Amino acid sequence: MRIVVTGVNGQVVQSLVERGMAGGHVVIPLGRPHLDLAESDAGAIRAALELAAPEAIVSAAAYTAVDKAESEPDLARAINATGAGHVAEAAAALGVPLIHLSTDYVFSGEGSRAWREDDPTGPRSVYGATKLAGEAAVLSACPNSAVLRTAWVYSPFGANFVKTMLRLAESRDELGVVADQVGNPTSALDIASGVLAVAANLLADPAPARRGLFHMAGTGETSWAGFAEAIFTASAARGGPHARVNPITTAQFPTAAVRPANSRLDCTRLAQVHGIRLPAWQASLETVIDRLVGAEGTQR
Ligand SMILES: NC(=O)C1=CN([C@@H]2O[C@H](COP(=O)(O)OP(=O)(O)OC[C@H]3O[C@@H](n4cnc5c(N)ncnc54)[C@H](OP(=O)(O)O)[C@@H]3O)[C@@H](O)[C@H]2O)C=CC1
Ligand SMILES: Cc1cn([C@H]2C[C@H](O)[C@@H](COP(=O)(O)OP(=O)(O)O[C@H]3O[C@@H](C)C(=O)[C@@H](O)[C@H]3O)O2)c(=O)[nH]c1=O
Repeated sequence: MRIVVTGVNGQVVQSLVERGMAGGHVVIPLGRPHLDLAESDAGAIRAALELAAPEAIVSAAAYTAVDKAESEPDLARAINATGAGHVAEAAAALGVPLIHLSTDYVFSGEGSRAWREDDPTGPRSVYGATKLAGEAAVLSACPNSAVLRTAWVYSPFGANFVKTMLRLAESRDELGVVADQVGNPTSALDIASGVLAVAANLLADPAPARRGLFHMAGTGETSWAGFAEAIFTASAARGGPHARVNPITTAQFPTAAVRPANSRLDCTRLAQVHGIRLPAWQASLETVIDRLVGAEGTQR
C-alpha cells in the first residue's frame, strides 16, 4: 500500500513509518509547512494530499496538548475539527479510504463499564470536544472512512506518559500519580499495526459494515498509578530510572483540563468486524521500555 499520513513527528506517524516499511508498504508523512491543519484551507490540504498520490490516507495529526487546549480552544478546534474535516473532504474527492484517529476523552468518564461506540459522548475538556467535532466532520465528509478511538498512547517516540515518568524518576524518589482514573494504555506501535490492517481491509472491500466508528485500545485496563508502577518495574528490571508511586486522587493533582475517571474502551466491534485485537498493554509496555532504557540503564 501507498499510505499518506498527516504529521511528521507524532507518535503514531513515526510508528506507522516503522511498521509500514517493515511490512513492505510505502508510508509518506506529510507535515507542516506543506500541510498545516491550522493554516491551510481545504484546497491547499487537498492539493498537498493529491500530490502525494495516496492509496489510503491516515489522519494522525492533531492538537494533543490536553491542558493547553483549555486556553487555546480556537487553535485546537481549527486543527482537530476543521482541519480533520478538510482531510476527510480530500480523501472523499480523491476516492481513497481514510483512517482517522480519535480519543477516549470524547466520553464523560461516568460509570464503570467500558464505553462502546454507540454510547453517548460527553467530553469534559476542550481537547475532547474538538476531537468529537472532528469525528463528526470526518464521518459526514468521507463515507469510506474508519474513525478509530484510541487511548493513553505511549511509544519510543514523541512525548508521552511513559517518557514523562522515566524523566521525573531521574530526579525524584517518589511520585504522586492519580489512581482514580482508569483506562487502557496503548502502544502507538500496536496502533500502527491496527491501522495498517484496517486500511488493507477497506482497500480490499469497502463494504459499509467495515466503515464508521471503532474503539482500538490496548487489551486490559489500569489506573495512571498502576501504569506508572508497571513502567518503573519494567525500567528497574533493566537498571533504568524508577521511583516509588504514591497513589493519589484526581483532586490532589489539579490540572487545567478535566479528564474522564472511566476511560475504558470496549473494543469488541473492531474484533468482530476487522478481526483486530491489540495485545495486552503490559506486553507492549515491555517492548517500549526495552527501547527507551538502554543496556546500561540510562534513558535513550
Ligand atoms: N497521545 C495520546 O495519548 C492519544 C492520542 N490520540 C489521537 O491519536 C492521534 C495521534 O496522536 P499522537 O501520535 O500521540 O500525537 P502527537 O502529539 O505525538 O503528535 C501530533 C502530531 O500532529 C501534528 N500537528 C499538530 N498540529 C498540526 C498542524 N497545525 N498541522 C499539521 N500537523 C499538526 C504534529 O506535527 P509535527 O509532526 O510537526 O510535530 C504531530 O505530527 C491524534 O489524533 C490524537 O488525538 C488518541 C488517544 C490518545
Ligand atoms: C505527570 C503526572 C501526571 N499525573 C496524572 C495527570 C493525568 O490525570 C494523568 C495523565 O497525565 P498526562 O497529562 O500525561 O496525560 P494526558 O495528556 O491526559 O493523556 C491524554 O492525552 C490525550 C492526547 C488523549 O487522547 C488521552 O487518551 C490521554 O492519553 O496522570 C499524575 O498524577 N502525576 C504526574 O506526575
